[in-house]
Amino acid sequence: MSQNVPLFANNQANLHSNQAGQQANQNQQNLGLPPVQGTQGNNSNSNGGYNSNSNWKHSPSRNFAKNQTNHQGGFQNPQSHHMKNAKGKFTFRNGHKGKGLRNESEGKFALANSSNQGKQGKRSLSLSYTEQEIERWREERRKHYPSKSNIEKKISEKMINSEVIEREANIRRELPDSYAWTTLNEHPSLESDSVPVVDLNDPNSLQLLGHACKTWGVFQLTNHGIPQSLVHAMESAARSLFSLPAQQKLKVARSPGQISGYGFHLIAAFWDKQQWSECFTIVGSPLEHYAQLWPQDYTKFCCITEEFEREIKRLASRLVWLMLASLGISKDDVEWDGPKGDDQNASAVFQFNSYPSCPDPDRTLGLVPHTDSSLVSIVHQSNIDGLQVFREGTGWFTIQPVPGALVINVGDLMSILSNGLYSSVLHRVLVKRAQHRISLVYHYGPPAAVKIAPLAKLVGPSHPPLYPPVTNWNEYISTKAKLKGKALPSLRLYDPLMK
Ligand SMILES: O=C(O)CCC(=O)C(=O)O
Ligand SMILES: [Fe+2]
Repeated sequence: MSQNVPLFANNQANLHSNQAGQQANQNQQNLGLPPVQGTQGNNSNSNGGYNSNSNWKHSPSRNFAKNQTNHQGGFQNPQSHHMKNAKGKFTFRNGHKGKGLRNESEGKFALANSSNQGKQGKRSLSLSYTEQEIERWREERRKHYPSKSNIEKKISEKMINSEVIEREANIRRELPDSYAWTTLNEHPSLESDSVPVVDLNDPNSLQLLGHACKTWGVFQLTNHGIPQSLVHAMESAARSLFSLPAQQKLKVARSPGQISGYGFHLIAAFWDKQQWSECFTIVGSPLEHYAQLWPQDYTKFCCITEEFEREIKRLASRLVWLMLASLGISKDDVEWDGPKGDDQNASAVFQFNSYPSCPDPDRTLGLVPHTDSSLVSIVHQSNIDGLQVFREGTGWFTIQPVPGALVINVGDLMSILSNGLYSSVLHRVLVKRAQHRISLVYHYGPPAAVKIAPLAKLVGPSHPPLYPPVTNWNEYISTKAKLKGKALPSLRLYDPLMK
């Protein structure tokens, strides 16, 4: 299976079908599924104990339309019509099933009925429903009527489902060769607590943060201001997503050329070997995908995601400015800062990662070594370790989860902006035999159309530019894809060690 495709155009997604009709065809091929978790059913009711009295629980998703423009940046936004379409679709479907979306669907039908019935008692169908509604109802009935062809279709869908499930079960019993990485132990793994921890309430946080970025390119952040209940609710939503049956997840499989959706991690495209993970990516609004994943509960998950993204975006922006401030850079030195320094147009990619338990964790990787393409990436790694960072000359350091802390990675674009004073951190993820690890990763970048170059203040005769300008984030990502993930070192204009 070739994965030699640009980043964010993962061809794994080609092998994931959205339609039952295509599935029969796929069935002949290697389905290319990640080792998906959770054929045992939907636990979509879990909400991580998030407090039903908190404001954000009740905040309607009205901001999503606005958020879409905020988040989509230069990325294609496959969900620009979410609100409208999803409503239309589900209004109808739920109206007939009599569940979900009460206010929208039932409201509509109830209105027609109550006004007519109130005045005239029992009315014929044609008077209570519009022609269009009756036609739609007929259409639904035609689709579900147990005709010979419908029954055959259902049987073949069931067979496909059971093949997917069986394939999953096999993968879970024995690691297929396609997942075995021989490079896994090239460098030692070290158990250590030396990865810096920065407390944002510490009066010296700016210096500590700057030092951590210079020496490690990564740190754990405490007192970051994102409520723990919200983080847990978001983690719980991700867990719920990954524990949906495989066929349900495949309904939102990433389409060719798209970023959003379910599939392998976006970096999988760089390698021929598989990684022991599955991933769900959000750019813009997740509404349409959520509505397919959780037809009954999607508004709840939308609210959690919307609130979480709002908080984490604010934190990411703050971190970028703190990182730059610790190099003596102010907002006035950065051209792409918004008029109020509010980063309204910043781009972001939000990812849920899942690393299911693995029969042979010592021979495979959840994620291969990579640097993030962002300015800064924020990782919530729950309480299960697995994330490791690389130190030249030493080896792989495990980032031991600190309760309540978030992991902050310096990304490639920050390396460019800082003219190499900060280096993006090389990291990877190991998997567990008996634990299912989930992580939430927020990749934060500049507005989509913005050129990224070493900041003028950080360039001088003794510090010539280490990198050429990058036209924009998208272009950088394409370059990275072409160079199989090795973009940053190959962009260097000279070797900093030979300076
Ligand atoms: O799962 C993790 O801890 C890190 C994931 C990661 O590095 C990524 O998604 O880029
Ligand atoms: Fe990463």
